[in-house]
Amino acid sequence: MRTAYTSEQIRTAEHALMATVAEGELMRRAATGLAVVCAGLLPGVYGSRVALLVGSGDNGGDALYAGARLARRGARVEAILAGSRTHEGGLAALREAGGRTVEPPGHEVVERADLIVDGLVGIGGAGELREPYRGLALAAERAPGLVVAVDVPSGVDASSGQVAGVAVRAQLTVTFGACKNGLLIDPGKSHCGRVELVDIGLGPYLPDPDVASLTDEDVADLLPTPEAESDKYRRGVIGIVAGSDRFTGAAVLSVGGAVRAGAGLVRFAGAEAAARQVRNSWPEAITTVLDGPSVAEVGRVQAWVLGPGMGTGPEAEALARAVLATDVPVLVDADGLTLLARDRSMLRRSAPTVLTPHAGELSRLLEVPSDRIEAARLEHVRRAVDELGTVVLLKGSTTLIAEEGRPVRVNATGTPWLATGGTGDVLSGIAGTLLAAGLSGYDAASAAAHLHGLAAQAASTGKSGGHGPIAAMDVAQTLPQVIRSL
Ligand SMILES: NC(=O)C1=CN([C@@H]2O[C@H](COP(=O)(O)OP(=O)(O)OC[C@H]3O[C@@H](n4cnc5c(N)ncnc54)[C@H](O)[C@@H]3O)[C@@H](O)[C@H]2O)[C@@H](O)CC1
Ligand SMILES: Nc1ncnc2c1ncn2[C@@H]1O[C@H](COP(=O)(O)OP(=O)(O)O)[C@@H](O)[C@H]1O
Ligand SMILES: [K+]
Repeated sequence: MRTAYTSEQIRTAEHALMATVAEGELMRRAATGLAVVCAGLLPGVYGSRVALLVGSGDNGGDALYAGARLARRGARVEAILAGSRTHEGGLAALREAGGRTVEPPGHEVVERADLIVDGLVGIGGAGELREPYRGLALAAERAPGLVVAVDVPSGVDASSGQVAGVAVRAQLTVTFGACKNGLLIDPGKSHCGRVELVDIGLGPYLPDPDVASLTDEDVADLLPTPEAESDKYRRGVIGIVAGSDRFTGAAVLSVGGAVRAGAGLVRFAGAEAAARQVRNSWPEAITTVLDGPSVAEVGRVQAWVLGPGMGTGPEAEALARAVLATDVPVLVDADGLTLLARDRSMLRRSAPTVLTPHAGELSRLLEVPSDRIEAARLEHVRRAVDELGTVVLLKGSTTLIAEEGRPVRVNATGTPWLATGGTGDVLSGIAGTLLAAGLSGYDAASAAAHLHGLAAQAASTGKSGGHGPIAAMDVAQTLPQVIRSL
C-alpha cells in the first residue's frame, strides 16, 4: 500500500520528529537528498547552470542549501530571491559556496539554466501563486531547462491536488518524508512529473494516511483464487442489467468485463436486442429477455451491475427500482446514475451500494458543475460519500474510490488512452464480478480500477514499448493476461 498525507498531517509529524533531532537537521537531510537527485539529472555538475526559484519559506531554504552543494561542486548557481524575505541560513550557505543572488523577475536567469529548482512554496503554499512567483512559474514552463520541484510543485495544493491559477510544471518532484495527496491526484499530479521520495526519518511519526493507493501485490492479495472445491456458484454469480434496444454495446462490454475478470457465472438481463448481442459475443453468459420491471425470473445472483446503456425512460426506472430493492450488493453506473439523480431515495437499501460516476454523472447527483468536480476531485468524492451514503468510485484522469471512515484510494494504474467510449462499461463488469465474489464495495471498486488500468496499459503498449489507441473490448480481452501476471 502506498500512502499519502495532507500538509497538516505532515507538519504535525515533522514537529514530533523535530523535537528529537538537532535544529536544522531535517532541512539538512532534505537538501542533501535534493542535491543528490539534482546532480544525477545533470550530465556533469561542474560548469552547469542552475537557477533557484526561492520563496520566503523553508521550501526556499531547501532550494538554497541544495544549491550551495551544487555550487561547491562547480555548478554556476543563481538564486532568484522572489519572497519578501529569504531563509537566512540557506542564503549564507549559498553565498559562501560561490552562488549568486538575483532580484526578481530574473526571467533571463531561468531562460539560460540547464536546471531550474522550484523552491517557491511547498506545503505552506495557499491559494493562487502571487507575483512574482506566478511569472517565474510561467517562465520555467517556457524555458528549455529541466524543472525540479522541491517537495511539491509550487501552485499545487499539497493536501488536495487542486491548482488555483498557475502552477509549476516539473519533470521531477523531490518530496520529503512522505508523499502528499496532491502529488497523486489531478490536476496536481500532472504537474509533478516523476516523484522521488527523500527519507528524512518521518516514518514513525506519521498517522493513518488520508489517501492510499493499492499496489499489484495488494490487489493480488484481494483477488479470490478458485480452490479445488470451488464451483461456479461459490466463485460468484453476477447479474448484469444493461443495454436497451438502442444501446446494445454497453451490455456486451459490461458482460465482457465480468467474463474476463473471472466471474463464476454471468447472468445477463435486458432488452431483446441487447440479449441477442450478448449471446453472440459471450456464449458463456446466461441471458434473460426482460418484458417487465422485474428481475425475479433471472435467478439467484450475489451482486448486480445496473445501468450501462439501459436508458432513462419510465421502464428503465421501474427496472432500476426492482434491482435496488433486492438484498444483494448493487453497482450502479451510467444511465442507472442518471435515474438515481432524479430520485435519491432509491439508495435507501439494506445491502451495500457502489456508484461509479464520471464527473458528469457525479455533477447530476451532487448538483455541482462537472468542471468544479474535476478541479477538486478529493473534496467531491468525499462529499458524494457523505451525501449519498454509498461507496463512490469517481472516474477520470485520476480515479478515486471513497468509503466512509477509510482513506480515499487513488488508482495508480491506467493511461489516457483509456478515455474512449465503452471502457467504463468494462469497469462495471470487473467491479461487479469482485463484488459477487464477496469483496467489500470499497475493495471491489479499488481492485477493479487497478486491473482495468493495468489491462489498458498492457493493451496500449506495443512490443517496442510505444503506446497507441485501444478499444474498450481490448481492455476486457487483456484482463486474464494481467491477472495471471500479478
Ligand atoms: N518543517 C520541516 O521540518 C521541514 C520542512 N521542509 C520544507 O519546508 C517546506 C514548508 O515550509 P514553510 O512552512 O516555510 O512554507 P513554504 O515555504 O511552503 O511557504 C510559505 C511561504 O510562502 C508564502 N506563500 C504561501 N502561499 C503563497 C502564494 N500562493 N503565493 C506567494 N507566496 C505564498 C507564505 O507567505 C510563506 O512566506 C516544505 O514544503 C519543505 O520544502 C523540509 O526542509 C523538510 C523539513
Ligand atoms: N484522461 C484520462 N486518463 C486516464 N483514464 C481516463 C481518462 N479519462 C477517462 N479515463 C478512464 O476511462 C474510463 C471511461 O469511463 P466512462 O467515462 O464511464 O466512459 P464510457 O461511459 O464511454 O464507458 C474510466 O475508467 C476513466 O477513469
Ligand atoms: K516547490
